[in-house]
Amino acid sequence: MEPALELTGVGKTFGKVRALDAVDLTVRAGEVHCVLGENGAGKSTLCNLIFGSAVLDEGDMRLFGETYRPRRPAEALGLGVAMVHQHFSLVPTLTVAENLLLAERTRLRMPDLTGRVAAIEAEYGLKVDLAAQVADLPVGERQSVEIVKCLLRDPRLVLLDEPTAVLGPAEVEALLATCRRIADTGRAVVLVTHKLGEIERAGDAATVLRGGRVAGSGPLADFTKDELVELMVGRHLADLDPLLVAGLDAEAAGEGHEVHEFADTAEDGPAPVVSVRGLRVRGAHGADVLDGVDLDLRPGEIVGIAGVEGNGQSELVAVLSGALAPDGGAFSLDGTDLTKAAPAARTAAGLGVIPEDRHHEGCLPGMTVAENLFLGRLAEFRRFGLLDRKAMRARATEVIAEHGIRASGPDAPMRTLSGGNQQKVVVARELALDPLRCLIAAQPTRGLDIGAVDAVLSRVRDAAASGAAVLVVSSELPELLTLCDRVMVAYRGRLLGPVTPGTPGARDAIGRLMLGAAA
Ligand SMILES: Nc1ncnc2c1ncn2[C@@H]1O[C@H](COP(=O)(O)OP(=O)(O)OP(=O)(O)O)[C@@H](O)[C@H]1O
Repeated sequence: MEPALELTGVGKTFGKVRALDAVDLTVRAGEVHCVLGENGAGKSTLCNLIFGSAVLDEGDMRLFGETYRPRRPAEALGLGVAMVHQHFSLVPTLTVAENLLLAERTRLRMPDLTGRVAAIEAEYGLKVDLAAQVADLPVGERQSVEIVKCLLRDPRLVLLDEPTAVLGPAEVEALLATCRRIADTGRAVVLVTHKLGEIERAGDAATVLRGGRVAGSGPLADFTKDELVELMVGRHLADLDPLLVAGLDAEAAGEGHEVHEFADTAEDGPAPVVSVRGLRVRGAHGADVLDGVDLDLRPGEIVGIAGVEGNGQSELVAVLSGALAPDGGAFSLDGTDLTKAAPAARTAAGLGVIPEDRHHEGCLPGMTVAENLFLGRLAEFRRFGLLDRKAMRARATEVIAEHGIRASGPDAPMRTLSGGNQQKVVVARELALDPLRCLIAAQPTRGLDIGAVDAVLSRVRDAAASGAAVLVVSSELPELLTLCDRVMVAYRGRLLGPVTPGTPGARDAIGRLMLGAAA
């Protein structure tokens, strides 16, 4: 197939950061070309240059043989390049139809829209409800709307920047199948992902970036999984958590996993650190999104919550972190009722929270990395009433190195960090809480490269080993099976289970509970 996109010697610098350096890339029509690389490797920057959201400093791009140098997305769209971003760009208060009609360069009217969307649904197996309000849609359906929006522009090249990060397993499968179908129509697809399993299932070719340079590129058949991991993060599969690696391609994750015994009843085991009783949250349409949740977390215990998105798990984290007031029930930590406590009081009580939405809740993008690392704990650096910025910077520099955070330094504004590196800052901050009595981690490894996932899993284990109670909410089943002592399943606002990882059929049992069946 002819080259759809050719990049030669492309470079991009932001201040002191060389984000891309001498990048050559060829993407052919009809192929799904995966772009891989560790956090901060330059993947999003590459997509942004191709989509015209950023302009390259040097090098050349050609699109279907023609010189290509978009200065803004509208130009890229006009030339047949469309992008599905890491974060949704839909207006939640509008309907799906309104969002699609608003989309730039589709120039559609309602009667035409219905026909075009029906044709796209038939061709790609995507389903969207034009009358639904976007705010009411689960993430998987929002993603479908984003892709329909992209296809309505009839693109020749489709860029997808980590589109699967927020999706559950079934939705990921559907998205990968859609990518395949798009490529099969002769279009070119660039897919950014961290997940090796996805690459194998959907990709034809891969380019690995490392520190802004191409570390390897070619047909996927030319690489083993181990070679890809080495090119991406400079480590071998054998050096990573074996259960995590098993979860990459086998159903075996969790088998052979050493589970700590925690007695089911409070009388037999250590007293719970966290006690949740009858938590209730009423949803917008009157139904309970949390329907009387009870949960105990004991010191040193790691409890997982699995479930299809939208079954109350996000609300549970929001209530425990103080972002949402419950309509009933109570939550206590070390015997202190925190149900109505402000977030600062929860932090002071030893509650660490890694929120699901790091952009809105986890960090302050306008502040520096150092300030974000010590958010809520700046008092530790006060000397005679003044903030000792030198001491704060020095400590931040140590944390940046310990956690492998890729930033130009402690004074770098948070918004200039890559998505995965912002997540590392949030994780580092919450794990450093002293005392850390309970850690609530929602999707803690979302957007992280495989090396960073491995590091976070071992840090969470260390926190539990030091006596913290840990609650992990994750859509990554292998991660839960690897990490947890027991896994509960959120279903229609209740917690079902528990399932003990390591026992035969644990994965199937969780799957059944996710559909609401009895364990
Ligand atoms: N606007 C900006 N200002 C300063 N530095 C930036 C800016 N945008 C990106 N960078 C830097 O460029 C480098 C590449 O970032 P990029 O977002 O492309 O990485 P990535 O491979 O997409 O990472 P991730 O997997 O974490 O999403 C990073 O070091 C990042 O901090």
